[in-house]
Amino acid sequence: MFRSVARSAAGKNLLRRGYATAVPERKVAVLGAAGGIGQPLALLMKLNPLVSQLALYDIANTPGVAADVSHINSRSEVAGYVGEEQLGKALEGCDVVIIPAGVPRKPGMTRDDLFNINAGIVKGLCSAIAKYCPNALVNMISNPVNSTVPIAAEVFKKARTYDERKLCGVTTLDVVRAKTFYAGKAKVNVADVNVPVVGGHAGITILPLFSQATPKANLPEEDIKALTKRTQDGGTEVVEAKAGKGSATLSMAYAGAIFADACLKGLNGFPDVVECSFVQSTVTELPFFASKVRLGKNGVEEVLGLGPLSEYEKEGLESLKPELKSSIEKGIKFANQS
Ligand SMILES: NC(=O)c1ccc[n+]([C@@H]2O[C@H](COP(=O)([O-])OP(=O)(O)OC[C@H]3O[C@@H](n4cnc5c(N)ncnc54)[C@H](O)[C@@H]3O)[C@@H](O)[C@H]2O)c1
Ligand SMILES: O=C(O)C[C@H](O)C(=O)O
Repeated sequence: MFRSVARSAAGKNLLRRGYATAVPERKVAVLGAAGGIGQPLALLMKLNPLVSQLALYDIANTPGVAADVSHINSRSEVAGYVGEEQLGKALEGCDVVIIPAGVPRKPGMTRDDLFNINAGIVKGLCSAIAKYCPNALVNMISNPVNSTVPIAAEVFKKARTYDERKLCGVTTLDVVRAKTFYAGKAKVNVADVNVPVVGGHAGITILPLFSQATPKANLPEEDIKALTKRTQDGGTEVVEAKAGKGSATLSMAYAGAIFADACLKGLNGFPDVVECSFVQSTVTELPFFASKVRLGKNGVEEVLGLGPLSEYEKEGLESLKPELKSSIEKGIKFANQS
């Protein structure tokens, strides 16, 4: 549904900022909107001019978050929804659904330790998505992403609504970290940096491809290894620094907002929107894999290949496969047995 906003104040603002003259109406929901990620993500999505309706859903505390965010001077109308009985209303008509619902890690835990709680949460939310907005593009943030994305796929398959182009695991934070760490080491402006990160979103399954990083810096092998390890351990670095008070929330909200913006741009027909994401894939023998994807009017229009890898990256790719395979299988099994 397109609405010409060119003559309105909001429309003039959009034109000044280089957006198209006709901006489609787009409804975005954040599920888990009152949480550590959900709140700053709600703020960032409220600031996004491509959003016309913002639905903030959680099992508690969303009325306050929604009232607060709704006073901000931007295009979207904001509504808060609380409790399962309001989930359907939150989801109806959604174009993009972002899911940061679930428990975060504490020091000493792996992302897989969150499986027992988060798998059930994600399964319930995805069943509701299948019912109320089966065509929405789902951005899965809840951990363990390597398992929650396969769970979502199985739920959608069972509901006969599965479209692999509409399900994305959000791995943008790995890219955000790789860029920052590379820029620091290479002494270049982070705004100019690009680093693809492939594989999955946990420990060694996170594989940054620094051999493809731009601008080229010809860093020595020890630096590349240290940067790779720091990117793989980036989440743990934050979990330990927060010392029991959760995991990355602000950088994740930033990363989630970048990915959701890319999805919206793709849906609206912007050309050449490419981000890394954990999606259904044939890039390797694994059924899900993170790599660069092209986002378009139907979601993931194209899953891009890995490009040339260094010997070190080739080894990393082989080493990550068993863990990633077992996390994917764990998700599929859970979705089908319960
Ligand atoms: N993909 C990534 O890169 C990435 C990065 C950081 C965190 N995470 C993950 O995101 C998740 C959320 O992290 P957080 O720090 O915001 O946690 P948090 O505990 O601060 O917030 C989670 C929110 O989810 C809500 N919630 C729980 N069950 C729900 C349900 N059934 N429906 C709707 N909402 C529900 C809670 O009420 C809470 O407000 C965790 O699983 C964390 O591991 C992923
Ligand atoms: O590390 C975590 O548990 C949260 C998230 O996956 C991250 O990478 O920050």
